Amino acid sequence: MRRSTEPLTFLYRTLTAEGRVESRVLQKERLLNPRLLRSSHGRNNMTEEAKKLAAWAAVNNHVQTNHVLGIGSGSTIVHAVHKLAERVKKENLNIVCIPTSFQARQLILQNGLTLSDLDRHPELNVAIDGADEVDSDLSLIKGGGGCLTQEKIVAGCAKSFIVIADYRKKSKNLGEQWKKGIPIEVIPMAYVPITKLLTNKFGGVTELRMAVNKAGPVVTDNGNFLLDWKFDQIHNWNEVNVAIKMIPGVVETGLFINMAERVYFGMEDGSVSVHEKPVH
Ligand SMILES: O=C(CO)[C@H](O)[C@H](O)COP(=O)(O)O
Repeated sequence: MRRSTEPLTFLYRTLTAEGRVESRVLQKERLLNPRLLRSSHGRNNMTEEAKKLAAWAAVNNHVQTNHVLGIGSGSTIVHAVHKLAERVKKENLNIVCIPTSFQARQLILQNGLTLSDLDRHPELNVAIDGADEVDSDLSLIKGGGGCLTQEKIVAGCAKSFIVIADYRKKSKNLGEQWKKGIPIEVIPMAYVPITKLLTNKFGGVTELRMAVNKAGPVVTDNGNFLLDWKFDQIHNWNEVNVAIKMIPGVVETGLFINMAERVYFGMEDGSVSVHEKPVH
């Protein structure tokens, strides 16, 4: 009997209505037993399982020995780090990890992986990270966890930026799924003028992100504030991203445009849907 916790997988490709090649990885167990598709453990477990499937597929497909690897932030990346630690141990891989946040740094250390930084390793082979929403162009909203600035820096230093997400993050247009707005990291003294400018120029509503178990605003790993811009219409995200970045006091936006090379979505039916950037 097979004891490994890793499912047997099959990969096949289909052509979508828009002419994109879409790959799917199916677990053998789930193909053979459709009852497993409807887990009795409820939706949370299904979402967690979907995150795990996406994370494992990305680590299995993109990580090799001697890689310098960017480690993203959030809950999905936890599964990737666990798989990475397992592979490093089993296959004796030589991997160096660059964190994108305090959380990522802790994850790397707690899992016995080798921690480094951009001073020593300014060029990465691959960065793996989660996302709050991914549209059909592979434009992303990131920063739900407030780590967008370091995440964008690390992703920008990587030859490949690979995104892992569960089925809830997949959309045609940004804003369909993620309703909390586009996170924008700002210098604290500038948050009021930036808030006004954003709303006057682009519409919608902009809110200062408040902490939950502390009075006052969320303070990022870089000592800044976060604004969440709830836009009220679809924009040209590339143009808007550049325009927001030009506002004095804006440190970074959670719009990741033309950065993701491939996205792995863990799906509700136990498959992994793989999307690559469409060629226009
Ligand atoms: O951008 C991020 C943090 O700044 C995360 O990658 C994003 O919020 C996704 O998190 P999760 O994997 O928990 O859904």
